Order: sequence, then structure tokens, then C-alpha cells
Amino acid sequence: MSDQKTAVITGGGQGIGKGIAKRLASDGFAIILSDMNEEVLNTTVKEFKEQNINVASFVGNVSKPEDQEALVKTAVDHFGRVDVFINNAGIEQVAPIDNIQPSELEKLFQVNVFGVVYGIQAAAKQMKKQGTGGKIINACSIAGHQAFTMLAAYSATKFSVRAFTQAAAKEYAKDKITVNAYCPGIVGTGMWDRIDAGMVEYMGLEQEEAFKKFSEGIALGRTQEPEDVANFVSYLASSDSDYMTGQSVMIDGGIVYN
Ligand SMILES: NC(=O)C1=CN([C@@H]2O[C@H](COP(=O)(O)OP(=O)(O)OC[C@H]3O[C@@H](n4cnc5c(N)ncnc54)[C@H](O)[C@@H]3O)[C@@H](O)[C@H]2O)C=CC1
Ligand SMILES: CC(=O)C(C)=O
Repeated sequence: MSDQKTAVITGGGQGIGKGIAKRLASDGFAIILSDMNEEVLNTTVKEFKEQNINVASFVGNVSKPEDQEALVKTAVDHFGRVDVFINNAGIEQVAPIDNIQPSELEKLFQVNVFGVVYGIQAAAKQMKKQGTGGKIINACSIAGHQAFTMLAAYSATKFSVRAFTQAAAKEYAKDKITVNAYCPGIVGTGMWDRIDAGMVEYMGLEQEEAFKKFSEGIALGRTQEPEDVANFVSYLASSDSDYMTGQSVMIDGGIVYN
């Protein structure tokens, strides 16, 4: 087994996942970046290679268990091990409850919940085989602690991520696998561009007005960058967090207080 630890990041082609991957690379991890968007994935991998980051990639859909298994196999084939697995990929949906359609509800749960479950299963299987323990880290949200209007279904998926984070932490503790989650607030990524567009449609707001409105209550006075999330995930991926498991922690600049 190689000396260099390996971190796998789903939805790593852009946004928060890309920020996390960059940070973990600078922390010394070999990186397996995965995304279903091949174009953004290839662009980011090229950028990382130009920065001499030890990176390999896998195109896959987190909502397919066979893709999650193949992602772990890719990591093992390239780097011989999986130490950290980050279930970052996620999608949003903006709609009042009256308008939530069955197909959209299914898709949201398939990606944000089933995808996390399949990722946890594939990662834990490999970590148990290695016998080295490991860290599984899930993308939750402030919406996983407090449901938001127009984001009811999305919020429900993130409450569910919190439940799986707790239960997985309890089940895998004996294998020295910790399971925690990061709960960002308002991060200026493609996801928020789409949420903003959805709010324009349903609430009659001007473009970017929703982003501004949601951001008004941030105690630290600014919206979040992927790097703000990555700084915390760096801790979760490190041995400094060895005594922490089952937690879904707010990293939101002060929006939701538990
Ligand atoms: N942007 C924000 O304000 C917040 C985001 N989050 C969560 O953080 C995570 C990352 O969000 P962002 O970077 O903002 O999103 P993003 O939309 O900018 O990037 C998400 C990436 O995931 C990929 N992806 C989507 N569905 C996939 C699938 N089925 N299989 C594989 N890859 C898939 C996309 O192609 C994209 O590259 C998500 O789980 C999101 O729910 C949580 C709180 C706040
Ligand atoms: C996208 C998201 O999780 C929020 C709360 O903005």
C-alpha cells in the first residue's frame, strides 16, 4: 500500500467539491475526482495536473450503486487505498410544496440520499478490507437542520443525510471509520445560480435578489466561498478529528444556530 493517503471526492468537477479537492491535495492526499459532468471533470483534472496534483478521475453517477463501487475500484487501482471518501455531489430543487412533482422528488432523493448511501457502502467496504479505518464525510447543509421555504424537498434530503451520518457513525465505529458531515450556508456556486433562477420564477424576485435576501442574515457579513467549506473538511479528513463521529456541523458564517 502506498504511503500517500487517498481522498475520493464526488461532484468534484466544480464548486464546493473542487475547493475541497484542492485543499486536500495541498494537505498531501492523492485525489480521485469524480463527477457525472465529464466536461467540467476533465477541465478540472487538467488544471490540477498543471499544478502537479496527484489526481485521477472517474466519470460516474452517484445514484448508481455500481458507479460508486467502480469509483472505489478506480481509487484502489490508481493509488492502492481509500482513506477519505467525500459524498459531496448533490442537486437542488426550488418549488413550493404544491408544485413538487413525483419525478423531481424521486430524482432529488436518488442523488442526495441514495447516492450518499451507496457512497457510504462502497467506501466502508474498502476501508474495512484495508483494516486501516477511514473517514467518510457527507455534504449536508444548514437546510439539514432547518427546512427552508421553496426548498422543502431539498431540505428533506439533507435531514436524511444527517440521519445516515449518525447511523453510519454508530455502525462503523468498531471498524475505526468515522462518519461526519459539513453543513454549508450560502456558497456562491452554480447551485446557488440555479436556486436564484428558481426563486425568480416562483417568488417574482429580480435576478440575484434571492441570493442577496438569503445572505442578509449572515452574522459574519459575507457569503461563503468553497474554500471556507474546504478548511473545515480538511480538519474532518485529518487525524485531528479522530475523536469526532456522527456529527453534521454548521460551517455557515452564522445563519443557523443549534
Ligand atoms: N452551494 C451552496 O450554497 C450549498 C451547497 N451544499 C451542498 O454541497 C454540495 C456541493 O454543492 P455545490 O458545489 O454548490 O454544487 P454544484 O452544482 O456547483 O456542483 C455539484 C457537482 O456535482 C455534480 N453532480 C450532480 N449530480 C451528480 C450525480 N448524480 N453524480 C455525480 N455527480 C453529480 C455536478 O455535475 C457538479 O459538478 C451539494 O451536496 C450541495 O447540496 C450545501 C449547502 C449550501
Ligand atoms: C443550497 C443550500 O443548501 C442552501 C441552504 O442554500
